[in-house]
Amino acid sequence: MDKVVAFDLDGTLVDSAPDLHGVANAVLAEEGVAPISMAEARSFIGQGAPNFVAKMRAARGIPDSEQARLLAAYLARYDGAVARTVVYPGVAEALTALRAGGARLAICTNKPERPALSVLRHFGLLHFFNAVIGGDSMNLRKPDPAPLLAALARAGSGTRIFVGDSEIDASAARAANVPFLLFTEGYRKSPVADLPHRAAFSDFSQLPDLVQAI
Ligand SMILES: O=C(O)COP(=O)(O)O
Ligand SMILES: [Mg+2]
Repeated sequence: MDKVVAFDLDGTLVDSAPDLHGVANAVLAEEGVAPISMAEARSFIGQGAPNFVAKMRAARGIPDSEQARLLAAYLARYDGAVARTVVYPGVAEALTALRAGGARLAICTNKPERPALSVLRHFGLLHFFNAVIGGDSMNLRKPDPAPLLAALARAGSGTRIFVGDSEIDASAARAANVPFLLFTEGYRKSPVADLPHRAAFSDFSQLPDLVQAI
């Protein structure tokens, strides 16, 4: 098939918002601050852990001076927080079909690398991927195109594709000049039509044919 396909992680392969919500609220409880809602947690995901913590603080009026301390507390609880995360239906089957067709696969997530590897290992998905780039693997993260280009280059050579769920992913793909396949069931904030994309899909059974068509 000669394809190299990079995937976003949170909101694309896994629905991790319930665990990130839990981690955030454990940190806030330690501060004696009211919890955030699940909708808030979902809306804070996608630009990496430091941005999540900054938005969480802003939502509860915690000053910037507390950022480093709360980020450390958040990261300490993050790795291994997988109990409430679920893999979206059909993901393993789609990855199996893509690999069977000769595609090489990569992860390009803004999630820190350690918890990204942990969650992939926990769900038995890590073996599908030839490269994993996390939000702290380089000194740049999406929407900068550099991590996406690095993930694709590390995975191999061939026709490049990026699969993701968010505005950030669409921007990174556009900046990298890589066709973008939009999974519509993740943490996107804008209508599908507002995100530049080659094709959109709501069910992973659709993905192998969409990749084939590029
Ligand atoms: O913001 C994060 O931590 C992760 O987000 P991503 O996997 O959707 O890039
Ligand atoms: Mg995402």
